[in-house]
Amino acid sequence: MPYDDLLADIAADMRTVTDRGRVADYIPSLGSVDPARFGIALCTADGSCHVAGDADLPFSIQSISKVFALTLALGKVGDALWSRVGREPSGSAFNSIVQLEREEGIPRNPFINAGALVCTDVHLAGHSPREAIGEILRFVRGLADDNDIVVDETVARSEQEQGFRNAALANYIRSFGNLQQPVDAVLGTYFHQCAIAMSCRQLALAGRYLMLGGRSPGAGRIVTPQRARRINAIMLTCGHYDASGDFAFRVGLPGKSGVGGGILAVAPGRGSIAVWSPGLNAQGNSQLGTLALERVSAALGWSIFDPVTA
Ligand SMILES: NC(=O)CC[C@H](N)C(=O)O
Repeated sequence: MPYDDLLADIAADMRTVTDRGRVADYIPSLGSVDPARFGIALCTADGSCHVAGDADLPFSIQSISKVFALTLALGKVGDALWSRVGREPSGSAFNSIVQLEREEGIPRNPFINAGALVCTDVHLAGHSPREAIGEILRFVRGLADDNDIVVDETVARSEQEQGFRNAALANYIRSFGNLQQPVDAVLGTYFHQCAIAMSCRQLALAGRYLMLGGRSPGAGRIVTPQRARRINAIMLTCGHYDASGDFAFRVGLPGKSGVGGGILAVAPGRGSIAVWSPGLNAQGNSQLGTLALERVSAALGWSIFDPVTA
């Protein structure tokens, strides 16, 4: 089936689903997003891009930014990053603190909040928060070939006002010596990266380097093939927190979710797919987004656990 028809079919079906999950409401600007929204975009390896539904409406990418922050942190310190953050699934909620005490301030992986704060700390070294935020914004703009991507300052401010749990995580990690920059600077940068607003189209374009062995069609070589493979591996095992196993079971693709309701999924060598539907399941991942990706990967035979076809 042609991609456009497949996406249009899925978007039409998603419109009729009544159990859409719960929109994140820990800050008003997320809580007020219409749960009826649904968008999907798919960029293929041969350079075409297909969309359906609200694919051009920007939303808060939230934890999907952790993929870009990890890429930048690895670019800065390389594999030395792995002495400060692990690469095992946590089996815990995205904002959990429990493992940090037993594991002496080394977060389980870069895709839970604790691990992302360490990546932000690495990325921040030698920069002011403003410069670091500018760098991540330039990075995603280059990947998506789109200079209109911005930080939603209202979301960033509310994250800061309500960021007690993240402040606790950052201070706790700092107490083990695993943050080197001032805690407030790390938090400010982290809140701004979470508050980047992107559409499904922009996100699918930005994710192309992960399906193309580290090379972005617009921005050139971003990471080596080995690093792209490893980032994909961590997305598969850790990208959906304590639902990462379920996502691998149902969708079978590396993916990273955010509480804004977005998911970026990567079919290596085949496609970069972004979906958005603001209602979340119990683990804080987009309910319809997961369902839609399940449909895409089944229809196209793109699960990485499918037999390789020509
Ligand atoms: N899962 C998420 O998207 C979490 C991001 C959110 N800004 C937080 O730090 O709590």
